[in-house]
Amino acid sequence: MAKINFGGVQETVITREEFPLEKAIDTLKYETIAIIGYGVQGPGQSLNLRDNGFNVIIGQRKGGKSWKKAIADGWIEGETLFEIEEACDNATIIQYLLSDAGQIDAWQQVKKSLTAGKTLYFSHGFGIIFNEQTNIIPPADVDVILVAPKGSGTSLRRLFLKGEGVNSSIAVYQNATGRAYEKAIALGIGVGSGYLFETDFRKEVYSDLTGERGILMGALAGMFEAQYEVLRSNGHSPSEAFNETVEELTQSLMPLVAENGMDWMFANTSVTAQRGALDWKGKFKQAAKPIFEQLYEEVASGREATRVIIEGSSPDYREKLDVELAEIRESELWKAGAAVRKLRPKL
Ligand SMILES: NC(=O)c1ccc[n+]([C@@H]2O[C@H](COP(=O)([O-])OP(=O)(O)OC[C@H]3O[C@@H](n4cnc5c(N)ncnc54)[C@H](O)[C@@H]3O)[C@@H](O)[C@H]2O)c1
Ligand SMILES: CC(C)(O)[C@@H](O)C(=O)O
Ligand SMILES: [Mg+2]
Ligand SMILES: [Mg+2]
Repeated sequence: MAKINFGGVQETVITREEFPLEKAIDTLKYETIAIIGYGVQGPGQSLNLRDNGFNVIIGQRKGGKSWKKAIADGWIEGETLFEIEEACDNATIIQYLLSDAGQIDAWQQVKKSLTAGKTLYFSHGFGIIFNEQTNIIPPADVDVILVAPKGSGTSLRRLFLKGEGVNSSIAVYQNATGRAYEKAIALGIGVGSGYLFETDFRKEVYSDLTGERGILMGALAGMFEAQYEVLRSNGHSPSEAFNETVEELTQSLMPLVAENGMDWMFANTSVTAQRGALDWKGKFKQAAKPIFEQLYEEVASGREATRVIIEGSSPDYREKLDVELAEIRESELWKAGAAVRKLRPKL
């Protein structure tokens, strides 16, 4: 496996050159893979696996939106689409892709079919690491592995269709057969990952929960609102406030960061912008770091997991979520965003 130097620290990365798709298919040629849950990761991972030539079936609660989506995506009831229990019985590898709270509810159904030598696969360390709260304790004679794409299931599918990929973290929690590691790599390649980064279940879940609550989603959304509101309260128009807060970030500056790093983006802005940004960066870091420390502590203590489980298992969770998302969508900031998005020049 490749040893790559990340800013002075050597880490192991598995590349598609070392473990090509043909080797992944050969590794899993006797396996039936059941994707349990057809929400966001389920479609991305299962469709990529199917297109890559693996033997895949779906297990999903019958009748709802996800079931209908599976049928629309070409899965056939009774052949490749089953209720959760039947799919688990038919499979040798169970990819447990229900929502993290849903995994608690369905665990007894899944556990029943985990006979010796089967593989239980997660895309997040949540159920296992917080097992004092989830009660997800797999039998000792099954392999327990993780492939966690570091991106949305939607991006996993979109990039796969473009011939690109998302990078994934991989880990082994239990190696009952002696083949858990190679199965994790083969599935990582099979679901359409680019490079595979080694981690363990605990590190994956702590970093993932911190990242999505922090800079990837929570902090970002909060910072957008804070700056937008200050600009608006000082008399700037919605379009000006939105352009200066979101549009320029996503369309112009972040692509430069993605391409060649922060200093490259700075190097492509004015001296005025550079000077001001470098001076203000320290103040923002000072203000934000204690919040990130508090966030990490909430994650590591398990309290964040408790909140997710309680909220996520409430019967009206989806309705309440829809209300919260509608509030964001209907806010002036994001209505301005919808109008600005229509004005992206395509020359
Ligand atoms: N969403 C992502 O892009 C993403 C990215 C990386 C990792 N993950 C991880 O992948 C896993 C799946 O996440 P997701 O976002 O795709 O899930 P999701 O929230 O979209 O839910 C998936 C499915 O779970 C089913 N479900 C929910 N509660 C259930 C219950 N009580 N009984 C039976 N079925 C139930 C729903 O029908 C839905 O189709 C999680 O562990 C998550 O942390 C997700
Ligand atoms: C896509 C994310 C945010 O990276 C994932 O962690 C999730 O939970 O959906
Ligand atoms: Mg996550
Ligand atoms: Mg994530």
